[in-house]
Amino acid sequence: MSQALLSLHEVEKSYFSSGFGGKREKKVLRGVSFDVNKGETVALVGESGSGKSTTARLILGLDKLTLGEIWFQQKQRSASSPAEQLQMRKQMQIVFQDPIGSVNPRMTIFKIIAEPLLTHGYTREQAMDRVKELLGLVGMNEQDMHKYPHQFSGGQMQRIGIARAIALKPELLILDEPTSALDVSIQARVLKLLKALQKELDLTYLFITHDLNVVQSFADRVLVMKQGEIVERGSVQAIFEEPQHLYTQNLLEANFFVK
Ligand SMILES: Nc1ncnc2c1ncn2[C@@H]1O[C@H](COP(=O)(O)OP(=O)(O)OP(=O)(O)O)[C@@H](O)[C@H]1O
Repeated sequence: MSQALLSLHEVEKSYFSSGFGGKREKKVLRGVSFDVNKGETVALVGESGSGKSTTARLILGLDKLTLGEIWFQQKQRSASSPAEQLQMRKQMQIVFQDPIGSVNPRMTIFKIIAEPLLTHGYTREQAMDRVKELLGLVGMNEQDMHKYPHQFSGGQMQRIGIARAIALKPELLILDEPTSALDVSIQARVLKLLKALQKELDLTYLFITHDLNVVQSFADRVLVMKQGEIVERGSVQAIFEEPQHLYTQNLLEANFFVK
């Protein structure tokens, strides 16, 4: 058994739809295996539709895998008891791409950040103290907790999304395109905050993106996904200096021209 924080072994995912010819299978992930060690930042890179978000959903337990195994903190996801599943869910959180669209606009910032705390047994007073602390950690003001999402910019809302994601002191954060909806100058500030938090809170990141430029300064290792398979993997340096797979070379070129 691997000692990694997160381990995927030969993970397969199919979706089934019924049509005239009977049940049709769409294989979305095939033979996906990788480890993420504690404290690392691993980037999962690939074009739209390559299977990155599906991988994230399986890791979080939001969807069931078809074949294979997912291990987290040396426990197999599917074999865990409900109590262990709840504990796992506490230990792994996600930051979404669209910080405004992913929250209820009628909730105050306090409610948005405190929701996971209240679900996991914090009293309102304890949650209030923790929310103040979290707002400080992400560079926001305590008083912001009384405001509503529309009063903040995309970058500020992403800070709030990060505060919510780290509220329960998780081990692993899945960052699903956390900066793609933001202006380039704001992107850099959010990434800097994520780096600082990683150090301060000893976090492990699985960073999902199609943007290789972001990966270069942010990740330690890269997994390149194409049509549901990992086609290349390596250190950031290896992937950028000597990409082996044509798909990776094309991704690098596409990013170069976008730049
Ligand atoms: N519930 C579903 N039913 C059927 N097919 C699905 C379902 N969810 C995802 N897919 C398909 O799985 C494939 C992978 O999708 P996924 O969202 O994981 O890719 P992605 O790499 O995250 O793309 P993006 O960057 O656009 O989010 C796509 O072909 C998608 O259409």
